[in-house]
Amino acid sequence: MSGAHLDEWQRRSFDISSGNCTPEQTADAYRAHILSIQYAWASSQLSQAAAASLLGTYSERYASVLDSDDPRAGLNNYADSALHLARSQRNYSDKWESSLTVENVLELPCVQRMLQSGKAGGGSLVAPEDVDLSVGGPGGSPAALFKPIRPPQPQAEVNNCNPAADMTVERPMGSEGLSGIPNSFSRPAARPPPALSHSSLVPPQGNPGPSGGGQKSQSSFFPTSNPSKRKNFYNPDGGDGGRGQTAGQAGSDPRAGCNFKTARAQFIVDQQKKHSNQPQRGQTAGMAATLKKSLGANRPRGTFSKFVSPIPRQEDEEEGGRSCGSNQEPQILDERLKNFEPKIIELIMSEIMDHGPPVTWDDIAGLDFAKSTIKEIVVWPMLRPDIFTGLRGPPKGILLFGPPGTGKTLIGKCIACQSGATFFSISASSLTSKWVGEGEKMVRALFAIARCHQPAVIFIDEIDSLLSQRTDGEHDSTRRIKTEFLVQLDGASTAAEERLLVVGATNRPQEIDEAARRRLAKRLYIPLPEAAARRQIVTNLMAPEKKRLGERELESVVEASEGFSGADMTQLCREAALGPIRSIQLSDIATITADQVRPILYGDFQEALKAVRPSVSPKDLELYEDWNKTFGCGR
Ligand SMILES: Nc1ncnc2c1ncn2[C@@H]1O[C@H](COP(=O)(O)OP(=O)(O)OP(=O)(O)O)[C@@H](O)[C@H]1O
Ligand SMILES: [Mg+2]
Repeated sequence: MSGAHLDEWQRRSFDISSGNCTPEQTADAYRAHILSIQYAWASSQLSQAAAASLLGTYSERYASVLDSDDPRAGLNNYADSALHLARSQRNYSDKWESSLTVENVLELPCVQRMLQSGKAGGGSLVAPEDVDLSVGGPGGSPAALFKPIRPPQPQAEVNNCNPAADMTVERPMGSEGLSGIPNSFSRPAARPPPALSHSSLVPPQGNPGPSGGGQKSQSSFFPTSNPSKRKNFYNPDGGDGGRGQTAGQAGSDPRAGCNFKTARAQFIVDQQKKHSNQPQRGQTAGMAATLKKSLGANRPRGTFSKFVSPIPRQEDEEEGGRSCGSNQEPQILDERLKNFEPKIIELIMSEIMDHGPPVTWDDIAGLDFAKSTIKEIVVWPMLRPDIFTGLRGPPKGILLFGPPGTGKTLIGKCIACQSGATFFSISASSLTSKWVGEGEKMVRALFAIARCHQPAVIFIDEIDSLLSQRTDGEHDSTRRIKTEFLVQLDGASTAAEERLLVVGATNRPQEIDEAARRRLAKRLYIPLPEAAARRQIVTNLMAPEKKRLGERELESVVEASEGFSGADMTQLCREAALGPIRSIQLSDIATITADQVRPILYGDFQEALKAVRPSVSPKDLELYEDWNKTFGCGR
């Protein structure tokens, strides 16, 4: 062979012997070997004897790869489906158990005769069509060889059978053959013989049947020795002898010759005894109603009775039946609410009553004047309404105004938690957009419900969008909502004994309608936090974090954040807290543990101060201060 061919040959041989080749690659390599040999012989590089010997060796190896059905070493996949079928545990003949086995079929007289005639005639072993397949004697029937696992007779037919006859015990057809077996195959008289086919003659693989191992010694009619299953066969109701029967019938069931009663029959008898003193419309119907676990069937129903929902409603469960059907519709407890649609009342109760996380006065940094005023107006009068009467009576409306992010909404949340009053939190958008056309109804209902739940606080965030100055061009519905609000606010302030407070918050106080401004009598300026408040915000926010920040450094941060709002301070701290994370190498971020993250340092604040700027400009601040001087109630 030429050098190139030899190199190629060596490479393929190495591949084959390396063990890393797939069967396909191995087969390819052998095929290439064979071609090389043929080529070498054809080009007279190999003698015929050497070529023949080599071809023999490699053809054999190639064939072994092709023929092997071992998936790791062979390619014999074309036989997969056939092999699968052959090994398959399930096929149609599974439904029938054959008494024939490879051993005993040869001993069948008919087969013997066939064999005899075949030998004598020297012909084929194929049975003639009229061959007698009788088993064990002349009275046998081919059908007797096949036993249904679940005979499909109707119950009545089976009940007519003589149980004694059906229970004929069949001797197993074991290895001892048929010689000692009498006519023991039995089948129900009324059952037609199943069709005999060649395929059904083949014993199913993996399912040797009772005769396969000679292990079963019971009636071939029953596939199981379990008596309860036998009973089920006779009684497909699953032991339910009482279906459609009265207890009396169940009791007099002739099949129940013994004292045995099903649990159901016993239950019916018990129920009958229990209700024997009560008048019954009809025993059968009465019992059915008692037993039926159907949707609300156990409740009395008349032609005009209300439909009872089968699914228990949440309120039903909570009330535990206490209400006895009184909660078919949302209950309106107060006469004053009877004119409002239940839907609106439900909406207000579920959406506007506030259930936020708790906020305490200490969570609000600074703003001492605003806090003490609110305590004076809201908290104490709620606690001691007897003292805060007459001229000391609290105002009915408060307006919190100031630059954005200074804690107005936070104060609203704090009032909700600390005042002990029923708190309704409403934003203007929920009135104007969500319930278009129903806005004024909502406003009326809101105040009516609040009056029913006194003491109550109605907090209106961003009140400027609801009570902005009325203009000619605005939409009619918006105008009607505003008017309704003003009317209600007036109503709230006239009835002296009512403990109802409206708290509005805005960062655009100059846009509020003058009529609304008058009604929100106490107007409190919520300014930017002073140095002490800023320090408190940083201290509070940093408390749970890992940090290294000295007093002097903290002081520097506070000084540098002059003009920041509370929200800006929060943003500054968040930015600084990200500093240690940013100092981690990108490659370490996935593996570093929380303990290994370095503490927050002053340097992080310095960096953060470059990124976070105050959100309120000095010009804006002037506007607020001017408005405060003009309309504010602060000192
Ligand atoms: N005085 C404060 N004390 C502590 N945190 C504050 C304070 N003021 C603002 N904050 C922080 O700023 C966030 C925003 O505050 P809030 O929503 O109350 O501002 P706002 O005055 O309602 O602003 P806007 O006018 O834009 O609605 C708060 O959640 C809180 O984290
Ligand atoms: Mg707010």
